[in-house]
Amino acid sequence: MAVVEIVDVAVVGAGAAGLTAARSLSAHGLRVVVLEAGSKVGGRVLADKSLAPWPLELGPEFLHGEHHNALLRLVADGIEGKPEASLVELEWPNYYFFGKEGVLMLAEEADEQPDVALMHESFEKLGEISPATFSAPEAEEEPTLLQYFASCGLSSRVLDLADAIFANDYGADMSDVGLHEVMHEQRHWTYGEKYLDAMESLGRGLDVRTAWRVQRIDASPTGWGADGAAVELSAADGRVVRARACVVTVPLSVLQRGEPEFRPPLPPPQAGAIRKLKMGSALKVIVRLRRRFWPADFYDAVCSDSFLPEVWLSPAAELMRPDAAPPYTIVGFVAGARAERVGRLPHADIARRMLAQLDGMFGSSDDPHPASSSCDGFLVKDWAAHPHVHGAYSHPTRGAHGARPALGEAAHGCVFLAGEACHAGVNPCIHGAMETGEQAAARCWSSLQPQSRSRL
Ligand SMILES: Cc1cc2nc3c(=O)[nH]c(=O)nc-3n(C[C@H](O)[C@H](O)[C@H](O)COP(=O)(O)OP(=O)(O)OC[C@H]3O[C@@H](n4cnc5c(N)ncnc54)[C@H](O)[C@@H]3O)c2cc1C
Repeated sequence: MAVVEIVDVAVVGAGAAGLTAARSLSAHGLRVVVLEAGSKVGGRVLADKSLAPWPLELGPEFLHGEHHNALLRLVADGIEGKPEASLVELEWPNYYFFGKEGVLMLAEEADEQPDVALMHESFEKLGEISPATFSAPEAEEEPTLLQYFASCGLSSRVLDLADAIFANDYGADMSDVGLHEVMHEQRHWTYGEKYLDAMESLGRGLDVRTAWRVQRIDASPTGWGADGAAVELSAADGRVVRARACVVTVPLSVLQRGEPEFRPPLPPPQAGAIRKLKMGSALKVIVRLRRRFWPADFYDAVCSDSFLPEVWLSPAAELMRPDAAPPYTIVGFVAGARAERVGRLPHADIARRMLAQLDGMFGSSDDPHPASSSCDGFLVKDWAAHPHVHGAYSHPTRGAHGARPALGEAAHGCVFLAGEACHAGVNPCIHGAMETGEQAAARCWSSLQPQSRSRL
């Protein structure tokens, strides 16, 4: 016989969205439990502590967006044990590497070249163009970012650079990025870059159960017994939690795999949004180096026609200091379909090819293989292989405009979905995920008020 635990609200997933929702609901005095399939809080915020003397971020590293940023507020309030030095603001991109030409160039110099300038102007214009300029968002003919750039007359030389800068950051290829969601986002977000990890602070004091993978959620119109519970969450091993409502924050790719199973199934708007929206993959490779061989002002390069579209020093601020002692760590990042192809290679080959790329970028006739000759360790994090995430983040999707708010609607009056893919502003960021957690918590709280549910 299964042991049944009864709470006010069960939150599924202990990432940014789930922890935010749980904090907010706990602040109302509700009994909240967070059920997390993995072994720790943070979800996609994940650090490795084995390769270097400092933690290396395997997921997010940058804080995007300075306005109304819940994460920035959390950081400003102070995170225990987090050195202030890691909160630095850096212009991005810093360098470009034109792979075909074998040229490494400061971004501010390259940006003055007419074709690179046209690329930036065309992207910036996207925030000003009326969506009506293009075909209906629902239509299969919705233009992709690649088609838009080609229509702006971008040279083939900068098309791959645009792919490395914009699409790789979105977590997809340009041919897979829908224009309407990009335009929508351009009108809603501004960007800044800062480094952080605040999830442990967010989870402090909450009742989080790790290794608790929710397999099924039953929503009952009449409730179970006298305890007022309207949802029942079950694990494969027979554990059961009943709650008056639940907030589900598992990644889009997990929902797409049918996990958890919803009984009755989610209503058509949500089921449709889950089908429509896309989540791409991403892969990071981090190499540990015994010496410096890059210019003193280098911290990042966007690389066209190269194995990895972007490489950066991490943690940049610390490693850029003239007195920084070895080791040094450089991250390579690839997303979208390219990440899937890279992910099929043996990890040692991935590291070898990244080192060859760094040799091409920074080598000289005196020192042709600076990276290959000074590497003494590496790691690869392939997000497609993460057992509870199965991908990186959702990306602006062709024909999916409007699907995100639909995904965040309430289902059956007691199931509330949140998580980065629900954010109408599109950006798949930590603070976007936090905002969806806040919204879901507000809806959940209001549904629990006596006037909303007379039977409770
Ligand atoms: C490589 C990479 C780089 C990124 N870079 C940035 C960046 O620089 N800046 C930025 O702001 N964002 C970045 N992001 C995106 C950011 O990490 C996400 O938008 C955000 O962390 C998502 O939070 P979430 O709460 O929606 O989902 P998650 O963090 O994925 O949380 C969902 C949780 O649900 C759990 N779960 C899954 N299935 C179940 C189940 N059946 N039962 C119980 N629990 C379950 C998962 O284990 C997970 O902990 C990056 C992401 C990746 C992968």
